[in-house]
Amino acid sequence: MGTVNIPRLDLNDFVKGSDTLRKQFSDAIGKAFNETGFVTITNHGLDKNLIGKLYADVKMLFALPDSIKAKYEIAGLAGQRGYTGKQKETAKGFTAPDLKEFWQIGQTVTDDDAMKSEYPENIRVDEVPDFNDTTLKVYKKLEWAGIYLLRAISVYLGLPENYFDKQVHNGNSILRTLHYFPITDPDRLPADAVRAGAHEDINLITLLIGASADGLELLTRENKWFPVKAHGEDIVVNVGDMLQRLTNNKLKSTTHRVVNPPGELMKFSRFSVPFFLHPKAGMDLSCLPSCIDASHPKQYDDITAGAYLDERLREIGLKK
Ligand SMILES: O=C(O)CCC(=O)C(=O)O
Ligand SMILES: [Fe+2]
Repeated sequence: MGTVNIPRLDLNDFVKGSDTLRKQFSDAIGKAFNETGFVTITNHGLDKNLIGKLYADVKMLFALPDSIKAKYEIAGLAGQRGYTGKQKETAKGFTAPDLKEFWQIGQTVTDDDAMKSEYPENIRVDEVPDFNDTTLKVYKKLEWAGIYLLRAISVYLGLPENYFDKQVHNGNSILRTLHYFPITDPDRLPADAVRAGAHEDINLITLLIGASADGLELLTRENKWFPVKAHGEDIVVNVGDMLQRLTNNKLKSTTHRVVNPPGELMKFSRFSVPFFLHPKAGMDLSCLPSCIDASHPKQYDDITAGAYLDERLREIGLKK
């Protein structure tokens, strides 16, 4: 197993630290995103109680009978709001769908931004009323943390610190609550059926709550799988394909997966909550001129975030 250094960084260093601490934070996140695409973050703004409440509500939601959950799976939304049932998403290149079910929450525009009319309404769960409020709180906190992380990355890239702010404010981010359900007869699974097949995230960056549970692995440059572990309440942050594309591969969107636990452990659920930070659909993802030179020729065609998302949702079977 190759070893990988996933640095643990304190977001407070960047949010309220001295110039020296802020610079150290930017350098460290930039270096990690250039090398392995992953960091873990402490002091991210979500307290233990909120995370505890989130998991309690998420567990209640997925404990509902499939027949109730099915009424929240709404055609035409490509899984971007509400429920997506078991084995509906298939990682690119896999034949068996992932062993998971999930619920997605999108942007809530609270000012008079015209973006309001662009987004479908979130779907409210009647049976677990707290779920709606808890996930909105978590969404806003992770969006806040994400904006600071992107500011630190902007500094690393030599861009104005607020380069991403306007694109992320009222952007198309998604909070996904995930349940990897128990499998009672693991021997009968199709050979390539896993909790989450090897993939790269589509968005700018992902902030993941719950990576303290075993299973998440990243693919090293030596093509070896390496387990990602986070301390207690820390969140894991990784680069997605949109940021990789914008930076012409300077920042790496690292392949990752969630493996099945051995034998009997497959009978237990696993829960996790990634927040996929997306910009507004109109954001130009053309490679930054500062990331192109003779030894780094331009790798990607120009595209907007919206067009790119559409292409990727079709690939994974969520959009028809
Ligand atoms: O469940 C996890 O730990 C990771 C999930 C993930 O990679 C994803 O949903 O994109
Ligand atoms: Fe992922």
